[in-house]
Amino acid sequence: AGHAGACHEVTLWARDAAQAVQMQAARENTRYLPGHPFPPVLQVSHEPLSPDAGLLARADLIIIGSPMAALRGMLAYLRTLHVPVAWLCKGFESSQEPGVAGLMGHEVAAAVAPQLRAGVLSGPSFAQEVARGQPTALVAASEHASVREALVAAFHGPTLRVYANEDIVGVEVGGAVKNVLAIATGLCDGLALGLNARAALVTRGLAEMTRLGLALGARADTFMGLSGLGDLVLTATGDLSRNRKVGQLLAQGLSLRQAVDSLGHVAEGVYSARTVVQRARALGVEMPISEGVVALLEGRLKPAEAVATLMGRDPKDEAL
Ligand SMILES: NC(=O)C1=CN([C@@H]2O[C@H](COP(=O)(O)OP(=O)(O)OC[C@H]3O[C@@H](n4cnc5c(N)ncnc54)[C@H](O)[C@@H]3O)[C@@H](O)[C@H]2O)C=CC1
Ligand SMILES: O=C(CO)COP(=O)(O)O
Repeated sequence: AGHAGACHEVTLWARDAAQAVQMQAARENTRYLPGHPFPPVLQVSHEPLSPDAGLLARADLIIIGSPMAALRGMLAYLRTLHVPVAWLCKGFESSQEPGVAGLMGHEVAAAVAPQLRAGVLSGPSFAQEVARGQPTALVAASEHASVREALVAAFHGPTLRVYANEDIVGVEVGGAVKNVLAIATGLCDGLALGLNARAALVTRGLAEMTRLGLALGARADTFMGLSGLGDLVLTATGDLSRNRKVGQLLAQGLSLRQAVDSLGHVAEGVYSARTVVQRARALGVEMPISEGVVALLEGRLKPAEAVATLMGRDPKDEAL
């Protein structure tokens, strides 16, 4: 993006040439975000990416809006760039190597593009509401002050408040784990277990998210912030959530494949859940709700059995 007066010049790059042509002609992303016409300054491109020329060489800020599974590949293209880069992905990469746990976005960046000044833009933000200009608050997290500042400068505006946070570990743990927990609350609501049960899941979910975050080096207060409590409440209770929808569909008796196929969009919790639990186990962190979601997704427990397993745990202190 470059700046044209108060307006940013933005180019939306798509890997799929046919879709890029279609979006440029329709002036709308009819496949993924229908009903939201592009502003006049937005251009669409599908040119081959090169760090030395064209789009990437002209950009002064790059935002990756892909699923987590595509982040590694996208960062590899960008590794020699000097401009700030941020991703919107919320998840843990699911590792292809047996026994090796997947990584968070900033860990992927450290592995494939260690020179990059990188960060994440996260927090409670259903895309449709952001596109409609409804009030939204986000968090820009990076260990680099220049990246946090670039994100605030680019995105903070009358309908979008962007807070800065140095704690990228906490912000990424929040963004990943809330998706797993939203599958749990979707299941809870799909089974009509009641509002008490949902509040219990959100609260105890926040406790397990925080435990994992602290063990990974995050700050506790990040989990009281937008990418912790904020995004958890939104995704666990908001019917625009695809992760919540997966839980609701599983409660109706659909298979995981049927549930995922019916969405037409990524539900990151499905791909992150096992990694979240693997990393928690490796650190000796208890995550019973996430464990239940994994057992459900892997078909080891039926929905009612997952609930009985959670409720049947021994009594314990509420404190972390
Ligand atoms: N939709 C939402 O409200 C929000 C989504 N996010 C996060 O943003 C990420 C993307 O989500 P959505 O855009 O909603 O998913 P989506 O499923 O609606 O769209 C995914 C987009 O990524 C593209 N894509 C898929 N594989 C790719 C690859 N290998 N390389 C490049 N592009 C690829 C697809 O063509 C499509 O344009 C996820 O991690 C999600 O958690 C974050 C905040 C809000
Ligand atoms: O991250 C989101 C809102 O902040 C979107 O959640 P879903 O991916 O569950 O739709």
